[in-house]
Amino acid sequence: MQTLTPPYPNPLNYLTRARHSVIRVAPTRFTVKCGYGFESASFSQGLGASRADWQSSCAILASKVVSQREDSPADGDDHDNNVGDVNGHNAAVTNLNIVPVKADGENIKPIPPKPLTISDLLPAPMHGSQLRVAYQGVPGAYSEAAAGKAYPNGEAIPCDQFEAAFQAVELWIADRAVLPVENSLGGSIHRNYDLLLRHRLHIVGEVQLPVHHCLLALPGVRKEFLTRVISHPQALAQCEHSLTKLGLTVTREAVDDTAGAAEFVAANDLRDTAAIASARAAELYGLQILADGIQDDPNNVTRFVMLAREPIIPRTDRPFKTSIVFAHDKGTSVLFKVLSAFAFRNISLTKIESRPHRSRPIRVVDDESEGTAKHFEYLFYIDFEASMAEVRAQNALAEVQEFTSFLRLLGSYPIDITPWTPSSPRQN
Ligand SMILES: O=C(O)C(=O)C[C@]1(C(=O)O)C=C[C@@H](O)C=C1
Repeated sequence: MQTLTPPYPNPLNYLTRARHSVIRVAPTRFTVKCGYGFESASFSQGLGASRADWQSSCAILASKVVSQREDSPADGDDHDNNVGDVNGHNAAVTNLNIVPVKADGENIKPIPPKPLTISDLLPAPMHGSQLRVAYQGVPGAYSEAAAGKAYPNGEAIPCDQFEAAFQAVELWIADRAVLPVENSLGGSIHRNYDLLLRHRLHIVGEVQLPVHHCLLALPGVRKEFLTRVISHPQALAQCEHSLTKLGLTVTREAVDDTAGAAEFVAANDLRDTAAIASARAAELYGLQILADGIQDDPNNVTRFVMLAREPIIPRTDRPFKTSIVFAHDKGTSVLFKVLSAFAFRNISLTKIESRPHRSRPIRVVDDESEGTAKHFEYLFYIDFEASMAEVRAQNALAEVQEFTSFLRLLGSYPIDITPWTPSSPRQN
């Protein structure tokens, strides 16, 4: 497994990652190519001994990887021109008439493209029968549990950041990624919305995971000893009121993931610090549960999306959801018109999220009598309850396209309808 080693500003990153085989994100955003279809990674810092691992990973992957573009349509680029390589063929750039010429004018023998084989055309490889599923965090994280729910027979692959999980799939180190997008108490995980746009993966499913938080400390530590509680920012937000109700006068500190927080407390023998994490994390890192079920609401659910390199074929024999992102075009009442396209067809929206349009964040509107107004520009993410196999969904999107300067289908996938029971709070 490759290991990239950026310098970690937070010591927790370094400490926790040392113990696990965790995929790390490259320190700068990069395009990787080794051999055909692959550029060399741009490493600006902190590479050290892991460079050799990384290069050999590249070499192994070189014959398989579909090259990844760094920019997104939101960054002003048209990704539809980004045609990947298959067995050395690149539909966008291959010109069979060109005979390569050396600098001194002498012809070099052209390398004929290899014929496609059946295996080049198969969907994502199955390594044995196990799908490799990337998630953010370390063992014991809720994301690991979500990966297990989504792919019960999969092999969970920990990644230190969300971006590393995206890259792991793009570079064929993993076959799927399972990443959180929203929580019923904490709200949206904006980072993953932004990354969905910057990367070219497809949403192929969703899982909803009841999140049951515990307050964890070293054995023998009592609540009165605590001066600090550490956890993932979402977990801290989901337990805000409970922490106050427990009568704790503690500072809250955000770290990369809940299980990493538990591991940090254990690894550093911290007797004044508790972690908010799962009961499984307590077990894995040898901590005691000081309080159980400390989420502010028993119906605390996080929704995760399953990502793959290829989309799935939408169906109509079970409930489907479709996710899109768009930027509106010039004109008035554009958002209203877009939403009407769904309302007229009786299609329910389950989620709407807006994010800054980073390549065009401001629109300046000059009005002679009233002066110059600066309007913020947004990218809108919408989830709606219909499958792209349905004509009404296809028509709705055709209409939406008329009012938008950019529209991307992120995925059409089965809705998670598995039953679940809310957990009830209990304290030790
Ligand atoms: O830190 C973890 O355990 C995670 O899996 C991350 C995460 C999140 O990003 O929202 C997942 C579920 C919970 O909502 C809290 C944290």
